[in-house]
Amino acid sequence: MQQWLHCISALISYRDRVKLADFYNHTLKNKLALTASYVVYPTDDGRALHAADNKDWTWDVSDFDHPFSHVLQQASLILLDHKRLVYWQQNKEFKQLAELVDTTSSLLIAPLFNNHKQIIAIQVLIGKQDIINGLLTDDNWHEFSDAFVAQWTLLKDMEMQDSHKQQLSDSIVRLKAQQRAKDAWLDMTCKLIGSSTVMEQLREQIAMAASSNLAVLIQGETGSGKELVAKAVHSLSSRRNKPFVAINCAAIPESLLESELFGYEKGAFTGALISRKGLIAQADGGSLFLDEMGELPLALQAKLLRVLETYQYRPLGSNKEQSSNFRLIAATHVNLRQSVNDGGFRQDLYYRIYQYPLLVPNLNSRLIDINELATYFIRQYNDREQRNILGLSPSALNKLKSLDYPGNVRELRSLIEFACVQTQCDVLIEKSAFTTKLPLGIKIAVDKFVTNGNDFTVIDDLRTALESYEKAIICNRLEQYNGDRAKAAESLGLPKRTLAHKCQKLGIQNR
Ligand SMILES: Nc1ncnc2c1ncn2[C@@H]1O[C@H](COP(=O)(O)OP(=O)(O)OP(=O)(O)O)[C@@H](O)[C@H]1O
Repeated sequence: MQQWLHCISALISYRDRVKLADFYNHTLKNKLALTASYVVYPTDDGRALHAADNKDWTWDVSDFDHPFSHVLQQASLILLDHKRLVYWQQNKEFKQLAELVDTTSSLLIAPLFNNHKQIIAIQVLIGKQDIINGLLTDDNWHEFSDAFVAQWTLLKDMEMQDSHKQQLSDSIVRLKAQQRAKDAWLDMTCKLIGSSTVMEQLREQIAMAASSNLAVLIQGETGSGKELVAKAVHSLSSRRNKPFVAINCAAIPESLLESELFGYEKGAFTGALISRKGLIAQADGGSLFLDEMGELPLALQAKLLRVLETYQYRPLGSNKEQSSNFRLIAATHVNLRQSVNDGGFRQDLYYRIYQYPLLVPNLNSRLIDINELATYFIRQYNDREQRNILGLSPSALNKLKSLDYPGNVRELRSLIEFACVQTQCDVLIEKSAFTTKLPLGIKIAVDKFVTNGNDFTVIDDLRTALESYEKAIICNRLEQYNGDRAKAAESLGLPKRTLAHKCQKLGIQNR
């Protein structure tokens, strides 16, 4: 008895059902000098029975060509000797079991009941006939199998609780992910304004692009909202919690662009006093947004292509390859295919970034969105300037709808902001507030030196005065060419890149 108690206390220390069954079977086999001992238990769906330590043995509970189904149905044990086993030869797996029974042995199949008289498993014992017969009245065996059933049931309950907890936490994770996706979608609809069909379609395309890891190429006219679209792709993607790193390829001199992108080691060039991480490294795990991609110099195009193929790069002055897992989002207002034909853009890079193209519609093709956009910009103006402009009068809205917008949404925005400045609080914006279009927005950017009719006595800072003068000239020229930078640059004898750089430096928004 003492020995059995020892086995029972060992048995209740098991936390894994398969190992528990293994220990139980081994103990019975050794202590009772049996040929074999198995525990057969139902699968989770209750349709089949498994042998705990032989995954190949499976019995369908609805088949009655093996004795287990009968034991389950009758809820009573079956004792089979060698002779009676000849009736159970049809089932392949059971036949393998039966082959262990010789002429002097018996096979006992006994249901194991829990406290609620439910069968939780079936005990299969093979041994010499006298031993098997003696077992039926052996209290030690009964107590040991009761302890096994209690422990088995406990572990099964714990597994079910764990599995319920897991299901619950999985569904919480799923719900949170769904909520985040909904929030990101809502955020996009709040920032990327427009209910026209083309904008609705664009939003759907953005969501699809975001769900993939493909490089995205955003094409559209200047000021049409390409950067907003790029941010939306990032925010809707699984990379949303990682950095969104943006650079305008046209606004940075060619000599600086490479070090900005790739970073550099201390001493890589004169002035590199410390090592600096490039934008490619900063975008690791997130998105790298290359605005005005069409302006990327050819030499850098080749280097970028290599990075996009391997996601490996080497900072300037370093001999070590580094890697960055970023998603490329590129934008351009130029026709890149045409640039490829003209030799200004590498064809291989074009196809590498043209994986998921998104076309942002120009404002002239969706005048229906003007009211919504105007209301949005007025609300932003009111919040920013603590004013209360009530909205647009019907005639003002009609006027806005009749205009042409080469500068797209950016142009509309300047126009609205200009009209807001001209309008009193608590009234609607009238048509007269838009006396002229772009020029007004630009003129207010010119500072006091210019508006004071070149009165040199007002100058108290030469650098600022020169910047103002430069700004006035550029704004004026942009106005003359309806925001077309290429024409403005040509007329001023400047490369387009230099003009872009100056606009960036002087804070000139209109393009
Ligand atoms: N659909 C829109 N809803 C709200 N604001 C918009 C929308 N489209 C553009 N804007 C606003 O217009 C301005 C220009 O947008 P954005 O910078 O995204 O344009 P872009 O196409 O990237 O311009 P560029 O070609 O000059 O780089 C921004 O102030 C932006 O917030």
